[in-house]
Amino acid sequence: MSTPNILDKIIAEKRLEVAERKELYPVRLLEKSLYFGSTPVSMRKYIQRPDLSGIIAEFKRKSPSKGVINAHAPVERTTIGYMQAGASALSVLTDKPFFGGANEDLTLARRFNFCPIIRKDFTIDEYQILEAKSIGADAILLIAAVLTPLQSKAFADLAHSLGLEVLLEVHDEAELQQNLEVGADMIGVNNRNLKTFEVSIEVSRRLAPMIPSSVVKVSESGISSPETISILREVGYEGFLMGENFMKHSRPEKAALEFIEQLTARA
Ligand SMILES: O=C(O)c1ccccc1NCC(=O)[C@H](O)[C@H](O)COP(=O)(O)O
Repeated sequence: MSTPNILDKIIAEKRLEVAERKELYPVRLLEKSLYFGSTPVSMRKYIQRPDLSGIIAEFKRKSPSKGVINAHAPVERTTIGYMQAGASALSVLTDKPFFGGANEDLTLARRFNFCPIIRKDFTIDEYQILEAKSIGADAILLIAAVLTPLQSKAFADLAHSLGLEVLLEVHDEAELQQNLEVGADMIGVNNRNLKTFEVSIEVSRRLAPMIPSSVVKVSESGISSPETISILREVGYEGFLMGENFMKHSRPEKAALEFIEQLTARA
């Protein structure tokens, strides 16, 4: 038997968490949430807006690869600052054990921001999609490495029926090819190898030509310079998911502003 990798560990924990949450907050309660009936904002459209940067700025306190990144940045100031800096969308980690997040972080971000927000979590159950809607998300993440293509398709259909968009994350050619029929609004290529935590932008470059032009391309993880974004744009990426590069600063929103100003100056 092979040693469990970090995704196996996260998913094992997630199964317990989802079972617990279903007991605590059954679907009939989720459906009563203020946000359940609201119309989501299209992340896909915001990423393509020419007046914005394409950056999906992430709020994450810690991660399996880096440990604690920023335990003190407040959600409100950080996310408002990200949006004011010109981020196209926000990504909020809601997983607690591995990323230090919470559903309440997303709801707080929702209260103060009108731009699209993706709920960054490990979706393994339809319940979590209803939950994402109930906490104010506009989009969800589906990770090809932890779902079968059939599951991804069923989850994407459910998300769409609620008006949510789907970012489907892949790590290699096989995951991409197997999931082309899922109907994702955006495909995210994760530059981080989740077994070794090594990050290489080459993964995004390699997979770019295989992503259909009808799908918005997003490059995820390990992006830390405007030069890298220029390289990724040349091969067709429009969205750039960035977390640690901002969150490692005591004022992540200031780091985002500086970064986006440099990026704009290059264009
Ligand atoms: O970030 C990790 O260590 C990690 C480990 C295992 C599963 C997922 C992980 N990260 C989630 C993400 O997708 C990143 O937070 C996101 O792409 C931003 O990456 P970065 O800019 O490198 O913080």
